[in-house]
Amino acid sequence: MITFPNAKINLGLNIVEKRPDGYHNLETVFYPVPLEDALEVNILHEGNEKFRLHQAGLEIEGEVENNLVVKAYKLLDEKFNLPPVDIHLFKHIPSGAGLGGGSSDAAYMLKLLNEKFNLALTDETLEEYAAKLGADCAFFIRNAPTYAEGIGNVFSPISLSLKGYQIVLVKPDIFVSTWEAFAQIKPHRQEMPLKEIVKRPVEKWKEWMMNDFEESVFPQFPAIREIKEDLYKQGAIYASMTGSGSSVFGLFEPSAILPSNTFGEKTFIYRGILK
Ligand SMILES: C[C@@](CO)(OP(=O)(O)O)[C@H](O)COP(=O)(O)OP(=O)(O)OC[C@H]1O[C@@H](n2ccc(N)nc2=O)[C@H](O)[C@@H]1O
Ligand SMILES: Nc1ncnc2c1ncn2[C@@H]1O[C@H](COP(=O)(O)OP(=O)(O)O)[C@@H](O)[C@H]1O
Repeated sequence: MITFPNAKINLGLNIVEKRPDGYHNLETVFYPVPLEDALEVNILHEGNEKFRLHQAGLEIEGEVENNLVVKAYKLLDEKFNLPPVDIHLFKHIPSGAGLGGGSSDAAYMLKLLNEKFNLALTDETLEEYAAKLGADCAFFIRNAPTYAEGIGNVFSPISLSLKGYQIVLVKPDIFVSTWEAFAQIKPHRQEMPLKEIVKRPVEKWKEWMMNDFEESVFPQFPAIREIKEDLYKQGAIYASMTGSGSSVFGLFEPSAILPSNTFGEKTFIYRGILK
């Protein structure tokens, strides 16, 4: 069985308070982006391991045991004693980029195992499992534009469609630690609630829709700010860093001619159309 975990962007990201458990409550809108990994799982008929992981495409640091697709398998295996599996993961989504790639792989692994082994788990149950694997994993279970609060796993519906808009995603060769990015944040509430901002035309978002991480990440990495400014110069109607970075996205009108520049070597660029 094969599935294609997609990335996400954050439309607005307000860190509103620090929680007793050290995490932060935030407000954001998650929006899926059709930049995808590939994940294939088959039953392992040889050897005595519970799983094998074959990985290709972009490099991921860390041990196999810490790969989020393995963590997702182990989470369900503990409860359902699953058959041994042979996992093939092709990474196309840059890791640690604010795009939720690892979180998406984990959530899609849960959905794939649920279907492959007829576990009959509901979306709500799958979201609970996903939240154990990462703060932005649960979003990928339903994988639809949604307003998120809490640590990023308390959802409420929004009527927002960017279908047809073009997106340019630029990920410079810069690593931003999510942990450090949160540690440097001064939590505060935005003047205008994000739920109100997203109801306005996209052309109006620039003056109101903020990613709070920009304030601490841009001074450390001016190159990320420059990418955002370049995207505006090249006609983006809205541009922002996504998540805790380092990726920056620009939204362009459906009819716009997208910029073709490369933003420097070792930079990952994706151009696509939102659904
Ligand atoms: C910042 C966000 C916004 O969408 O996106 P990314 O930058 O990862 O894409 C997410 O909240 C990231 O979620 P995720 O990447 O799953 O974070 P986790 O692995 O769960 O947590 C990494 C670290 O970030 C901090 N963290 C994460 C989420 C949160 N709501 N509060 C936090 O303080 C914690 O210090 C935690 O140890
Ligand atoms: N399948 C995976 N894909 C990407 N990163 C993974 C995966 N499994 C574990 N990781 C780890 O998760 C972190 C990146 O998670 P990811 O969701 O890609 O970050 P972000 O949400 O910032 O884009 C890195 O520390 C990486 O080593």
